[in-house]
Amino acid sequence: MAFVIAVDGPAASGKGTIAGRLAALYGYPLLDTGLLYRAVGVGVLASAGDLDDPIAAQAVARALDLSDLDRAEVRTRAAGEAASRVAVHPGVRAALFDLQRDFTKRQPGSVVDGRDIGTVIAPHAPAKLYVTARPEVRAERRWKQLVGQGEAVDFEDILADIHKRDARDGGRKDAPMTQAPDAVLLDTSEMTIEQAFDAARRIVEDARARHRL
Ligand SMILES: Nc1ncnc2c1ncn2[C@@H]1O[C@H](COP(=O)(O)OP(=O)(O)OP(=O)(O)O)[C@@H](O)[C@H]1O
Ligand SMILES: Nc1ccn([C@@H]2O[C@H](COP(=O)(O)O)[C@@H](O)[C@H]2O)c(=O)n1
Repeated sequence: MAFVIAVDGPAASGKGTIAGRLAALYGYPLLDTGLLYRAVGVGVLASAGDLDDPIAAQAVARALDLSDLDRAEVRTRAAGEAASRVAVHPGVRAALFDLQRDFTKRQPGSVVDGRDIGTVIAPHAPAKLYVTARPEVRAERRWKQLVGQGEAVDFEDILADIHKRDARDGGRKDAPMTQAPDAVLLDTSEMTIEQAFDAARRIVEDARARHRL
């Protein structure tokens, strides 16, 4: 069995940072599935389409060019909002499913981060983390990140984005953001990046020992 490390959680909780470090530690390939939805959202906007139109969004998802994931545009605030809107469409999720599922078959293992990895994409993953932090802490982290990328953004607007995104991602019918019953909760609100990574590493080591891997 491939040793899939599934890392889920809300926006700006630090799951991508943790996932990247785990991938480097174990030498596993990493898939940031949020980038897939971001690229679809950016693609719909670029074609002057409607983010709430399931047919338009599904067409973009089916034709997704993976080189788009490297563009700086997909890491903007607008891309995050667009991603969350196209992610509610079941046709978009279906179009992105095989790529993600196939990734989890890589041997000897992989690290995949997103919202539905432990529940839908890799429900049998031997190691599952649900990384979270208080909304104010996440907003602060995201605000600093966007300012660092050169975006002129207001903290209160980012906090409002975080609340809106939590509600939309957690409330959608198809593959809502939720902690898998067998995922370990990691609240990083009071942790530095080092502390959060260390806690995550211990969770994964426990899972490796349990699965004798
Ligand atoms: N424990 C931490 N303490 C302080 N800053 C952190 C911590 N973890 C992550 N960060 C910073 O917060 C920002 C968001 O982190 P990251 O991209 O890992 O979150 P994410 O959950 O993957 O977000 P998204 O859902 O948007 O992909 C980054 O700038 C990162 O460096
Ligand atoms: N597995 C996933 C991953 C992401 N989404 C949606 O994409 C948005 C952007 O994701 P980030 O991780 O880059 O913030 C996110 O808000 C979700 O709406 C998803 O549905 N499933």
